[in-house]
Amino acid sequence: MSQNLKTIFIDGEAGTTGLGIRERLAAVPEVAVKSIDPDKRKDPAARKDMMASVDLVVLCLPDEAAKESVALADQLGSDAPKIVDAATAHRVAPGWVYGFAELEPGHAGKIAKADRVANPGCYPTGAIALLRPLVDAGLMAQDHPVTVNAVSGYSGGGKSMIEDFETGVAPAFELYGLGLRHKHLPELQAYARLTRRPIFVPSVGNFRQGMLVSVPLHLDALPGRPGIADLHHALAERYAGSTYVSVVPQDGKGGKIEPEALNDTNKLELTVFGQDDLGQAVLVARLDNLGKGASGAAVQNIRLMLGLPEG
Ligand SMILES: NC(=O)C1=CN([C@@H]2O[C@H](COP(=O)(O)OP(=O)(O)OC[C@H]3O[C@@H](n4cnc5c(N)ncnc54)[C@H](OP(=O)(O)O)[C@@H]3O)[C@@H](O)[C@H]2O)C=CC1
Ligand SMILES: CC(=O)N[C@@H](CCC(=O)OP(=O)(O)O)C(=O)O
Repeated sequence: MSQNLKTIFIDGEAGTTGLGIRERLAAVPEVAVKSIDPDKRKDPAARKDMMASVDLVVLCLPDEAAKESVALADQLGSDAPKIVDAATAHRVAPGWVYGFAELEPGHAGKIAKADRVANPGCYPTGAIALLRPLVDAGLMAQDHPVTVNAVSGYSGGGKSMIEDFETGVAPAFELYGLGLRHKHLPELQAYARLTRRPIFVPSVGNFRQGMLVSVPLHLDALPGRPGIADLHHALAERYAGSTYVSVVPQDGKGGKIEPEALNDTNKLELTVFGQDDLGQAVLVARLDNLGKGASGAAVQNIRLMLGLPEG
C-alpha cells in the first residue's frame, strides 16, 4: 500500500449503502479501503482497532450501531479518524456538519474542514435542495405550511426491504410515514430553515432505485406572489456552477417525470412545474436514493474531507 494513500474503513461495508460506497471508492485512486474480517464486523474491539488505523471511517450502520461506533472513536481521543455517518443518528446533532455540500454558499468548505460529517437522508436531500433557496431568497416564509410528497425505490429500505420486494412479499406500491413522524423530518425542517413542521408523505414502489421528491405550492400563498420564472430563477441562481445539482426547464417534460433517470449517478435534478395563470406550481427533485441520496453524497463528502479533487 503506497504511503500516500488515504485509508478508509467502512463500518457496515456489507450493507446496501456500504457496498455502494465501496464500489465508488474503488474508482478513487487516492484512497485504500481497509476491510474488517467479516466474523468480527460486529466486534467493538476489532472495529475500534480498525478505526485507530485509518484516516476516515464511514458508518453505514443502523442508528444505534452508528452511535456505538462514535463512542468507540471518542475513546481514541486525538487518534480518532474523521467520520462520515450515513445513518440518521447525528444529522441535527451539535458538533456535526450536515453533509449536503450545496446547502448554501461556503458549505462545502465547512465539510472540508470538519472532522465529523452527517450524510443527509435521501428524501431531505431532494426537499432541502428545493426549499432552502426559496426561504433564503424570501420567496417562502419560514412558517409556510409545507407539504413534501415523495416516492423511493425499494433499496431505500436496506437489505430487509430489498428482500421483501424481490421475493414478492411487499405490495407493488405503498404510502408510509403516515404517523407523520418520519425520521427525516428534523433534518428537513432544520436545514430548509422552516419554523413550521412540514407534512411529509413518503412512498415506496416496486423498482429498485431512484427517487422523486415533490412540493406542491399555491403561488398566492407565497410572499409577493412569485411567478414560475421567479421560483426557477431562485433555484438556478443557488446552483449555478454546481457539478452535481442542476435546475432544468419544465418544457419538454410533458407534465410528467419518472424516478430512475439519474440512477448510478451523484446527480440531483430540480424542475419547477407550474402554470402562472392557475397560480400553482409543483417543485420536483429527482435523484438516485443510493447515489446523491446516500453513497454518492458520502463519497463527495469523503473527497472534500480528505482534500481530494471532485469526482
Ligand atoms: N439504503 C439507503 O438508501 C440509505 C440508507 N442510509 C442509512 O445507512 C445506514 C445503513 O443502511 P443500509 O445500508 O440501507 O442498511 P442495510 O440493512 O443494507 O445494511 C446495514 C449493515 O450494517 C450491518 N450492521 C448491523 N448492525 C451492526 C453492528 N452492530 N455492527 C456492525 N455492523 C452492523 C449489517 O450487517 P448484518 O446484515 O450482518 O446485520 C449490514 O451489513 C442506515 O442508518 C440507513 O438509514 C442512508 C442513506 C440512504
Ligand atoms: C424506502 C425507505 O424505506 N426509505 C427509508 C429512507 C432511506 C434513507 O435514505 O434514509 P436514511 O438516509 O435516513 O437512512 C425510510 O423511509 O426510512
